[in-house]
Amino acid sequence: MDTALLIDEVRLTPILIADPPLLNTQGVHQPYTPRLVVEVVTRGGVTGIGETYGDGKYLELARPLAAALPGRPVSDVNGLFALADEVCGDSRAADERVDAGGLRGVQTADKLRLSVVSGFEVACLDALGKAVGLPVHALLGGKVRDRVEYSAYLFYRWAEHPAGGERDDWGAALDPAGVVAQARRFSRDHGFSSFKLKGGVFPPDEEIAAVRALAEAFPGQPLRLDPNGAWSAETSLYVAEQLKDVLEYLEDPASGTDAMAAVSAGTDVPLATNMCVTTLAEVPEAFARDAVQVVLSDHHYWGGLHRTRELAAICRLHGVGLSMHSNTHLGISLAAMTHVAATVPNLDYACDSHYPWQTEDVITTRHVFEDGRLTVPDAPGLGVELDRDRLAALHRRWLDDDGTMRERDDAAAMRKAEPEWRTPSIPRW
Ligand SMILES: O=C([O-])C(=O)C[C@H](O)[C@@H](O)C(=O)[O-]
Ligand SMILES: [Mg+2]
Repeated sequence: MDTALLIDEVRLTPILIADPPLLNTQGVHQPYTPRLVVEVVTRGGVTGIGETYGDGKYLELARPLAAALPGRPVSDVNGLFALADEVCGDSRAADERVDAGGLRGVQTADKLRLSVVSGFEVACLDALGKAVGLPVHALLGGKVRDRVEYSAYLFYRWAEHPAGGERDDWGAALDPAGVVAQARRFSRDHGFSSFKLKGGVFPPDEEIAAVRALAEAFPGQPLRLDPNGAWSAETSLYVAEQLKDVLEYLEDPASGTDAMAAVSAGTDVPLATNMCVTTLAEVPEAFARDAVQVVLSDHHYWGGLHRTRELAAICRLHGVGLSMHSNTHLGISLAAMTHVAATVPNLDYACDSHYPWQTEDVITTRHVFEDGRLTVPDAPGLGVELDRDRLAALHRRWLDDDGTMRERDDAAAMRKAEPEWRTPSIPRW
């Protein structure tokens, strides 16, 4: 073993990044949201970077893993899982419920640990790639496409946060005209040609009207609607019937395998998910019952880039489509998504990305979408560089926070505008 490839040091930097007032069925995004930047430094002096969720329960698991890594080869990414099992222990915060954000499916101790491991896996792959002079996609077996397509991620939103936060010039989008105006700007600025609307915010007929308005504005272009499981099976079937001629897929209309299977049995509109199938344990039943036709992988909670490729193989075997889910994320995670997406032959749909909503980043050069696509980097590692000044500034914001922003809580953010707001029970409609 080349000792230059041994890990010398691991740095964890929690940060808070600005997030606009985007609405979902749970509430609204906070003005700032936590992320964690992982740096892995080798004895040879190469630094690799990764990114994952930054709430306290993730940090709690990341710290012992970071402490256990020095002395291990940066190339041993498969060993990260056993190491995490050994040193992280069970997270007290994890249980089998839908998570606090309520948007990402079950929250098991395993899934939490995998989300942490993913940040380290990406950092190790970045360091390894830089050390041997290969892009991450080459370490994953090589790219099968030069560009990766993303879709516009449309949100109902307010013009500004009710209390504090950064301002932007998007204005409010609370009706079909507002949604179409947002889509036009996404299309003009980034060239996106497929559109996903985050639903579950307004009564279904209003959201049906918004999707209809999109279909009129962008005839024939792929459209998706995602209420994060907020509807009953009956409501889901009603929406599917109303929009069957324009939807590419309906994403998590209802919550849980039973309800999704019932919806799937009653419509030809494909159902996609980043809530019903988010762990390997959920795959057999959901696939056997044909509850979902498209899985939105997320390399964070599936445990990194190699595990994403394993999920892709499982989907390929079962004839289930594959796309990618996104949460509020920065350029490191977008680079990681792009590398793994480039290597997956059966990536059947444009991937989600929140990136255009994120005005702050920790990389020196922002990613630029052209025709809704990112060119797959061929530079060593991820092909992005850390901007240490920005990282320090965003970490300073995290340090200065009194604790309210360090845990993402969309319902708490909503209470700033509606003090009586409680996380709606599901099904909401
Ligand atoms: O279902 C999804 O696509 C997501 O979970 C993405 C995000 O969490 C989105 O819902 C949000 O940030 O409000
Ligand atoms: Mg979703």
